[in-house]
Amino acid sequence: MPKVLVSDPIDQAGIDILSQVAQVDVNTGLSAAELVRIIPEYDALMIRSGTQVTKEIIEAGNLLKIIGRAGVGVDNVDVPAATRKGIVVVNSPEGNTIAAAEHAIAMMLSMSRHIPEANASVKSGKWERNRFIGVEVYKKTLGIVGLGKIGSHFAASAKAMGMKLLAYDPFISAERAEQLGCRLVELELLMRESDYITLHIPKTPETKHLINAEVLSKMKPTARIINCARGGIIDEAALAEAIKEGKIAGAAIDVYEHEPLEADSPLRSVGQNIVLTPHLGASTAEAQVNVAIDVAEQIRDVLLGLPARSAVNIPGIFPDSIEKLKPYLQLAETLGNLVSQLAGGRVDYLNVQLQGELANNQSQPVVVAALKGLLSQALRERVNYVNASIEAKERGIRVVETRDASIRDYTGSLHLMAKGTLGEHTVTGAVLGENEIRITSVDDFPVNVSPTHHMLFTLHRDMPGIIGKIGSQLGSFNVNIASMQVGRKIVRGDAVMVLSLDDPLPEGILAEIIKVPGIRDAYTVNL
Ligand SMILES: NC(=O)c1ccc[n+]([C@@H]2O[C@H](COP(=O)([O-])OP(=O)(O)OC[C@H]3O[C@@H](n4cnc5c(N)ncnc54)[C@H](O)[C@@H]3O)[C@@H](O)[C@H]2O)c1
Ligand SMILES: O=C(O)CC[C@@H](O)C(=O)O
Repeated sequence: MPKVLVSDPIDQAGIDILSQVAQVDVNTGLSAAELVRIIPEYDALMIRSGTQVTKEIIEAGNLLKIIGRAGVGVDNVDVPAATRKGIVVVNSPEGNTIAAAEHAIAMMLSMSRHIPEANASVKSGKWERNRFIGVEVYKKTLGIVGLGKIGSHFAASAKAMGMKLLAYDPFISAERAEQLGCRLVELELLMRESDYITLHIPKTPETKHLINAEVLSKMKPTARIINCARGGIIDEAALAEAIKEGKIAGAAIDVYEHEPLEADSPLRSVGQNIVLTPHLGASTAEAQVNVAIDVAEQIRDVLLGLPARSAVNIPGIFPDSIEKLKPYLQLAETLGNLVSQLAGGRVDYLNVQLQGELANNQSQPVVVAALKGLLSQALRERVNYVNASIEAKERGIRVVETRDASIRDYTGSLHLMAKGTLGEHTVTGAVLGENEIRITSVDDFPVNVSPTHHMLFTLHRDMPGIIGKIGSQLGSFNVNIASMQVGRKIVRGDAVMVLSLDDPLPEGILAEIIKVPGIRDAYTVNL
C-alpha cells in the first residue's frame, strides 16, 4: 500500500479519501531536518501553508509522486525542484476563494470600524463610545490589485456595498474588468485614487515588495491597505513606518514575509491603526473541507495512476480536456517511443503534427506525451508528464508543433517526425472508435497495425520471396509471428514490413535479417 504523509492540519474528509488507497500518517509540526529524514518512506505529501517543501526535502523524497497543497498558493513548495524530479504538484485553486475574499472584506470593515480595539476595550471593562469613530466604505473607492478569483469575488461584494471600483491586473482585459464593474488602471493611479487597496496577487519574483515605500507614498493619508494574499508583497518595514508617520491611515494584514510573524516585527508595534490576523484567509470550516477533499482526491487519483485535475507543473493539461485527450496522449506516447526506437541514436529535432479534429485541441499535452514516449528509451520510468519538456530541453531537442486540420484520413491523427544523428524517421497514428490505437504509417508508407510489445520493422524492396525469408529467419530463432503487414507505395518499389511478435527478438537476429537480399534496414521495437 502506498504511504501518504500529511504534515499540516487537514480536514478529516481529506484523510478519509486518502485512507481508501493508502496508509496515511498525520505528523504535523515536523522540522525541516525531520522531514528530510522521514520523507524517503512516502509516495505522497499533503500540506497546507505551514510546511516549507524545500529542495532538500524533494531531493530526499525518492518515492514521492505527488505533493498536494490544500490551498491555492504553492509558494511554500520548490516547484522547479519537484518538476525536475518528476513529482506532480497539485493545489486547490478554488476551494478557499470565498473564504479568502470574505476574510479580506471582514478586514476592511473591522479596520474601518476599529472592531478589534473596541472589542478589547469592552472586554477590559470600559465603555468608550467616543474613542471608536469609524469611516464608511459606501461611495469610497476600492482599488483591487489582482482581479482573479478572489479579487473578482471581493469586487462583486464591494459593488453591492456601493463602492467605486478600480483594478490593476496586467493580465486581464479591460472588458473583463468592466464586466466586474471595475475600471482597469495602472498601479500608480490606483494607489493615488483609492480609499481602500486590497491585494489579491500571487507572490512571485515580480510581486516581491511590489508595495514598497515609494508606492505607499502615492496613497492618500486617509487610505487603508489590506493584504490577504501573500506575505512579502508589501515591504513590512515601509508599511509600519508609513502608518506610524501618518502617511496612510491604516492596514489590515493576514499574511507575512516570515510566518509565524517574528516577535520583533515592526508591524507588531504600529498600534491601533493596524489589524493583524495569523494567516486566517482560508480558515473557514467550509474552505477546509473543500480544499482537503479537492487535494486528497487528486492524490488518490495520482496514486492510482490517473491524471490530476489541478496540477500546477504539468504543462497545459486542463481538467476538461483530459478525458477527451486521454487516448491521444496514449497514442502520442506510443508514437514517441516508436519513432525514438526507429531513430536509434540521439534525436535532435521532433516535429509533432496534430491532424484532423485533433488539430482543434490543446496541443501542449499531446506534445508532452510524445516527448515522454521519445525519452522513455533513455530515461525509462524517470521521465513523466511533469519533467518530459525540461528533460527534452536539457538534451537540446528542438520541438516544433504543427497542425493540419485538413488531413481527414481518420477523425484525428498524429504525425511525428524525428531527426537525429542516424537520420530521419516518421510515424503516424490514429485513434479508432473510443480508444483503439493504430499505427497508420511508418516512414510515410501506409500501414494499419495495432502497437504490440515486441515488433520488427524492416525497410526493404518489395520482391517475391522476401516475406518468406524473414519468416524463416525468425522461425530459426524460435520467434513466433503474431501478425504481419507490408506497406508500399508502388508494386516492387520500396516498402516497409511490420511484424508483431509473440516473443522478444534475441540478440544477433537483426544482423542476420539485414543480410537478407532486398532488406535495406531493420529495427526491433519494444513498446
Ligand atoms: N490568506 C489566505 O489564507 C489565502 C487564501 C487563498 C488564497 N490566498 C492568496 O490569494 C492570492 C490570489 O488568489 P486567487 O485564487 O485569486 O488567484 P488567481 O490566480 O485567481 O488571481 C490572481 C490574479 O493576480 C493577477 N496578477 C498576477 N501577477 C500580477 C501582478 N504582478 N500585478 C497585478 N496582478 C497580477 C493575475 O492576472 C490574476 O488575475 C494568491 O496569492 C493566493 O495564494 C491567500
Ligand atoms: O493553508 C492555509 O490555511 C492557507 C491557504 C492560503 O494561503 C492559500 O494560498 O490557499
